[in-house]
Amino acid sequence: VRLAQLSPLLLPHPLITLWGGSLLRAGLHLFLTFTFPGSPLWMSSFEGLQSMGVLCFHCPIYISLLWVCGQSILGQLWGWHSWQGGYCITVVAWLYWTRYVPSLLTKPTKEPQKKTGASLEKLMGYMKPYIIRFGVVLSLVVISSLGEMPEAFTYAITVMSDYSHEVCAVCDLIYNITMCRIHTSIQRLGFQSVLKQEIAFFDKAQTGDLVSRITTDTNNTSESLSEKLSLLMWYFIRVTFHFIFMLNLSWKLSLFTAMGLPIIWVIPKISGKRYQLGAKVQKSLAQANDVATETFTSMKTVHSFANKEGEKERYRKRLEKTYSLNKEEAVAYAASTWTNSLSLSFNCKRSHILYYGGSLVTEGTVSSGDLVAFVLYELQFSSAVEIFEYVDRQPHVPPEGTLAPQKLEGYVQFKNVIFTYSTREDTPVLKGLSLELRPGQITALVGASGAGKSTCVSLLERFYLPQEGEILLDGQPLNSYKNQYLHDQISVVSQEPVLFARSGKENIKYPAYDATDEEMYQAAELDNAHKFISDLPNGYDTDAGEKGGQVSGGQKQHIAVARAPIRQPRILVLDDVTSNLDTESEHLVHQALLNDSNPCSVLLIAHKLSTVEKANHIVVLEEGKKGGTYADLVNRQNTGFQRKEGEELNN
Ligand SMILES: Nc1ncnc2c1ncn2[C@@H]1O[C@H](COP(=O)(O)OP(=O)(O)OP(=O)(O)O)[C@@H](O)[C@H]1O
Repeated sequence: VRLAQLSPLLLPHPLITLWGGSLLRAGLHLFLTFTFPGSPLWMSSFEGLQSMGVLCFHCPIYISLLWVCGQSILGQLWGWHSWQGGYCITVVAWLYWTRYVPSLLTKPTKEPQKKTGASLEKLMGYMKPYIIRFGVVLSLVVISSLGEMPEAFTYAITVMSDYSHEVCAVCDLIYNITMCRIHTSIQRLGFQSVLKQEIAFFDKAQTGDLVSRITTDTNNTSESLSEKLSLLMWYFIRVTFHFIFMLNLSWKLSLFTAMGLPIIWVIPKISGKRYQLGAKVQKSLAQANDVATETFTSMKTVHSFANKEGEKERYRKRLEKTYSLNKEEAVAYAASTWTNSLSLSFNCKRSHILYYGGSLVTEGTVSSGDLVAFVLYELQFSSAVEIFEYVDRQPHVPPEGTLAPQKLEGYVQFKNVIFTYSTREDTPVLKGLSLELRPGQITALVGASGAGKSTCVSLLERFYLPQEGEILLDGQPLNSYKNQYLHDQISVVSQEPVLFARSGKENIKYPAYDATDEEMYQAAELDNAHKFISDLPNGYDTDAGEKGGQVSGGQKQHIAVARAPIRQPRILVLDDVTSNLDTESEHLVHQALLNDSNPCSVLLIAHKLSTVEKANHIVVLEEGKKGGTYADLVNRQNTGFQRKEGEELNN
């Protein structure tokens, strides 16, 4: 009745009335917002004004669109203002727009977007080798989607739809296995990228962080990639088909659906299928993580033995195991979905077909919502960005040298070396140090704690580069030697020996696994380790525990010492090796390492007089450069000690 009464007035200019009304309403709202003292503060904020805009103009825009398309708009004009329809939809739209639109409009996220795009590009690069598989999957999706179309009433497609579950299962299988493969390669890439960084990088980085980047983050990235990609494929194909079908049915309905996308966006939070990894997969993944953690926490040892390749290989093997378990999981998953869908389909097929026509619109719109959510909102591969930060990072190491002479004397010269750690730029450690290591002779390096003795060893191992001065090996700059060659020639037994969670045998041979057992026994016997290793429960096969935690400090030192001669180095560095050993063991170790049978250059860092007296030369390190004589140092230390004692007595 109301419509009939009012229509003669409004009909001639319905759009003007509509827009006029909306503008009036907006004006009134604005007026009240800014003048009425009781109006809530949020109403005058950006979000408040935006909400008001949506409330006032959503309806006129929709109706104008219909009008542009030459449709009758009278029904909508009035229908919209009824309580049952229009306002409810507008409220949902308002909720949606206030929640999502401000962030879409106002976020100046140029920089991260660029990064995300680049990372996505790289991720896509990893998928390239599998393009044929993806092509097959896509075709299968097309087939199975066709099977679900209403045209399936026609005979040919009904037959196809009968097989659509099998098609789905095959599709799932190929897809999941491919994604597992991609996951494995991303993880491997992450690991290799961290491994290639220079030692100074590890001084700053947190081990836990590194490990979680290459494990959890790669996991999240590939899971997210897998999920989004499957959503994209399924929904893109399905939505296209549904939309074509809907357009056929009614283009008006389609337009309304398209306009409803933002509203529907709020409703479904389709998280995609969550693939539950079985206990086995978890375990094997944890084992792979262990290799990564262990390698990263023992980076100096790995570098020192130039065994990056060995570690890469070990990690690759663990990942292969995870991959094959993942494959089994994928097969099981595909099989279970197939059987589930089969049993379901027996019960539901009839009702499903009948129901389909009725629920088409709803189903279509939900799918469209997912698609939009995918394309516009969910493409946030933030963890991928982090992984690719490592991949892209260029390690700060000079290009590798080329020298690898057949015969090396082992003559080392430090010439006016100045060095500061990059983490403590205001505290120089070496301030113009010069020293020599002569072939066949023992040079002792002594000095107070923190004087920079171990730093000299790190420089000799090329972990860091001096800022000034140079280090020569047989007259050639250290940098001109090949990395592997250099580390084969230098054996370092460090202050804190690091053992791997492997057997005693593997630890002694590390990384020269091709050394014979005979050579290993000889090396162990030389430093008196053979007896205690043989007495262990499984002899040389006994696990040393994480970081050698299952053997004593002294035993650990013995095993580490036995490692040194096995490679027959030209330069042997003993960094306070005997501090953990009793006098007898110390004697044996020195006998083992400092005998004449292997006339290499020896750098001996020690505190005890009994050790230092074996040296041919003694270099005293004081405040980062060569200090006075050893006798002065001993005298000073003794005086200091006596004075302290005296003071205590006086007290
Ligand atoms: N990775 C690092 N980053 C920053 N500073 C370091 C690093 N390693 C050592 N330093 C610092 O450099 C100085 C020299 O350390 P270094 O380990 O060479 O001493 P040292 O003479 O071997 O001592 P000690 O006899 O106790 O082993 C110390 O002040 C130490 O704190």
